[in-house]
Amino acid sequence: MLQATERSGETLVEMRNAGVRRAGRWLVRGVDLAVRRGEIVTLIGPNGSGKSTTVKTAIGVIAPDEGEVRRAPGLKVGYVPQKVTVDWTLPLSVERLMRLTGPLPRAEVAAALEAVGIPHLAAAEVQTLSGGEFQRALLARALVRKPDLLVLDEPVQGVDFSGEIALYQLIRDIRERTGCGILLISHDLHVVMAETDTVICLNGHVCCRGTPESVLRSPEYAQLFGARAGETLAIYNHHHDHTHLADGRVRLADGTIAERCGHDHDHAGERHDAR
Ligand SMILES: Nc1ncnc2c1ncn2[C@@H]1O[C@H](COP(=O)(O)OP(=O)(O)OP(=O)(O)O)[C@@H](O)[C@H]1O
Repeated sequence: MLQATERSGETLVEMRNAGVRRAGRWLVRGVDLAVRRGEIVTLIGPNGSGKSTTVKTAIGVIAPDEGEVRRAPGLKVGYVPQKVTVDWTLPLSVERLMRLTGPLPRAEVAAALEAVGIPHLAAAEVQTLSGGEFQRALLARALVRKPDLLVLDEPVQGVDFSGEIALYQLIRDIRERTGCGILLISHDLHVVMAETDTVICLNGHVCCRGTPESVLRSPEYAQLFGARAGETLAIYNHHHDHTHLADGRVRLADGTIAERCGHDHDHAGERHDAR
């Protein structure tokens, strides 16, 4: 991988006004997003709000139907998708899982497993892993090819609360050790908050964005989370006050129709709610 020190701050991927349209409807529209080397960007939003669509567009799995996506030349991406198809009837060791997409020296496999804290599980059958161990194995698999950009679609599935914290700390350690950029999807802002640089809230479009600190400092956050605010226990659930129509326009709270919602602003102080 390129030296983090030399290329620190380099923009790895940038989306400008990107939109994806399928079956006559915009899945996401007007998305502006950038991930720089050494930065952790977290996408949050309700189910079906376009988070996976956005990351797939960012890394080139999906082409945008409008707008632009630019990736740094020669960008290496490590992608852990939301769903992994494993044929559980076939024996598959962690080591083989790591090599499914191509040969790798044993030492590199071992180093990646060490980096995610499961060096002892190289020979273990994937079927026997716990939820947290499986997520770590997937992370090792993405890391082993030394990506510039690590993309993780809900990395804590099947992981309990303390395991979630450990995994997010691991993700931050990886960023610190390798200097890669990280684009993360999470439902768990309460846990990810301390580990992320920028939070982008999606609901078919970018509703708001900001540093986790700006969320913490916002009066709405204090009002809503009170005593829990100190524990950084918060869920970032918007009261979305407008509806996206199939043609890409929006119906505002007062019933009027607008071309865009105009909600993409740089403060995370919209109304948030506890789960
Ligand atoms: N190829 C497709 N054709 C039509 N609709 C699609 C297609 N892919 C995704 N969708 C729809 O687009 C919307 C956004 O999906 P996406 O998977 O990006 O959401 P998400 O925010 O990642 O959701 P979740 O939190 O549930 O994982 C959903 O309503 C989904 O059903």
